[in-house]
Amino acid sequence: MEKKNGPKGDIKAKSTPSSLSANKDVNIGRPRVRGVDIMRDPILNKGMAFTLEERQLLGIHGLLPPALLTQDRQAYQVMQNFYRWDNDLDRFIFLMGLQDRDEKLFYRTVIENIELMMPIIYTPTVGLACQKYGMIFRKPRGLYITIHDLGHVYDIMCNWPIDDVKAIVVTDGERILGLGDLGAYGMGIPIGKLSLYTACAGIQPHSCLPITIDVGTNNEQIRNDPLYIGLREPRVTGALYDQLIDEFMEAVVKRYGKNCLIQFEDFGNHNAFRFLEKYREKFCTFNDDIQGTAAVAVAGVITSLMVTGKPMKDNVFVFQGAGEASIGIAKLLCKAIMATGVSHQDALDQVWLVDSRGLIVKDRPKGGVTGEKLLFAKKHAPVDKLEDIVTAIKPTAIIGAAAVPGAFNEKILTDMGKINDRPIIFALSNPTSKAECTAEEAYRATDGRAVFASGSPFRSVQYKGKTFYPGQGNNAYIFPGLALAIIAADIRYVTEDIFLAAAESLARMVTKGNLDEGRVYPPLSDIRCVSLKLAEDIIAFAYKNNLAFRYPQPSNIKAFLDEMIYDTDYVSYIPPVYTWPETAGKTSL
Ligand SMILES: NC(=O)C1=CN([C@@H]2O[C@H](COP(=O)(O)OP(=O)(O)OC[C@H]3O[C@@H](n4cnc5c(N)ncnc54)[C@H](OP(=O)(O)O)[C@@H]3O)[C@@H](O)[C@H]2O)C=CC1
Ligand SMILES: CC(=O)C(=O)O
Ligand SMILES: [Mg+2]
Repeated sequence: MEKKNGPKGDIKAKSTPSSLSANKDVNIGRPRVRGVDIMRDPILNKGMAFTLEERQLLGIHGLLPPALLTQDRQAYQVMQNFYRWDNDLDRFIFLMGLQDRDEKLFYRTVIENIELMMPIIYTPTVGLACQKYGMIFRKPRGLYITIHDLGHVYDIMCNWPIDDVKAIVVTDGERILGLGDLGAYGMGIPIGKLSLYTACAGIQPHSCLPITIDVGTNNEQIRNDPLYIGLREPRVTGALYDQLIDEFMEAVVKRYGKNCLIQFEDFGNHNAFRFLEKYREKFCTFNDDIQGTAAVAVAGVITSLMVTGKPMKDNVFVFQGAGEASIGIAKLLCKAIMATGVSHQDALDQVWLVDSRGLIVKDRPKGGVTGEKLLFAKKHAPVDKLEDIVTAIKPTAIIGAAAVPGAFNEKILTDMGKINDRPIIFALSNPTSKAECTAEEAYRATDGRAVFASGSPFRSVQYKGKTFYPGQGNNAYIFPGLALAIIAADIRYVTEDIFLAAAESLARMVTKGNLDEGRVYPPLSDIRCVSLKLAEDIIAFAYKNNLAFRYPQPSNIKAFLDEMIYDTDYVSYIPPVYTWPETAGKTSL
């Protein structure tokens, strides 16, 4: 279906120039871009769907084959091509090509096939794409700011042709998924995350800006890659690095205002926590790996307990990993435990962390405990191996986020099955190659009793005549809806309470039917409805707690959001016809 005049909130005049060239003034029904330029502009392009009238009016008649192919037909063609490829990296390249060619068609097909395509444009395939970014690089997307641009960051931001950016996802490429330092190759992550802003939450794509901060890379293999797209230098750290990030934050505010959301993504551990503390009260920002992950995992714990039937206060959680994801989850989990009436100390006592040097205990001889980990250090004898830790602590839940593949070995999984009727096993590390265990391993070792979720998707598992549908415990269930809420309701300070509210909202959306199928999250195919409902709930929470600054407060939040979400229908470029009254122009002076 095609819109005559475009929906409200769709391509808007003036404020929505092409992503490719500045100051192209686009009016619905009468784009100022004409001729071949309109076909080359992914925001305006309609492929073969330009009508004869449009082709003549826009000066592109003859530049296209004569047939008119509606968006439906073109979507069908996309799917034919998608299935033709025999590997996911080629599918990734194909979809990126489509995004660069015809944005509306790209989002329409992704939205309609989200369960099929999310593993391509997001984890796990995006991880492989980042590792091979130089080879698959076709066309630049997003903004690159390097350490050598110190003092000029604002000027670079001004080179971005769009004036009404509302959200930025930024990485410095140091910890890309569980794949480590990929330098500028990490750009695939902000691009993928922002594609989900639109696909999952309907955020206007033109208002999203992916940014890579390139301060070099310590990954020698990448530095020596002849196709590497970034600085071939070791990472700059210390005062200069901090100065660049400070300058970047200020430049965002100067260019796009203090309400522009800045989502930190896949920074190294040592910087992620520092920046979150430094900026969280001064800028509109959150760290997805720490806070987004926390919300999705806590939601998963809440729903898992509906299956295990164990009250929150009776659970014991062991984390494999004590980094951004684990500490983020552990802290929010304590908040969730405290919400059930438990004291802070008792909540902390329920949570045990394991890092690369073993169980986190006070006075650990094998390397002390510092920073964020200290809060969780227990008075307990040191234990090195996860197997022994599970035997000693007897957790009800093990949560993996250390990017150590296979860390949940058969013994650990079997022991979890012996300790618990329904053991909770979350293998959250990404991409799939880094998962602590597979879904099948978890179900088999526990005789189908595991309550399982993973960071990257696993296919359904058949076991003893039952089909299990493992849930995807990925922050993708949180950040798109959260970002929509922040943008729509003008939330400026993203508090921890907002993340707990997000977790509770997501948990409420899980049905008994989902749980019966082995899911602790709603099916991925529902992620768009889930993200919109999540945004609605967060906005309601934010107004109630004086955290939303958009006035007047919308009386119907759902309707308010519906008005602003991205519409993938092509718009008509034929200006609406209107007539003057009979008498017009006839009045004599
Ligand atoms: N599902 C999801 O939504 C998300 C998943 N993740 C995934 O989680 C993983 C970790 O990310 P993140 O927390 O940000 O990374 P960090 O680098 O911040 O933390 C990694 C942690 O793992 C620990 N570790 C490393 N080796 C071992 C080992 N052999 N045994 C026990 N612990 C070990 C490290 O220990 P030490 O402190 O001693 O160095 C560190 O505490 C990644 O794979 C990432 O993709 C991240 C965010 C979201
Ligand atoms: C999902 C995600 O943000 C990560 O693995 O880093
Ligand atoms: Mg991440």
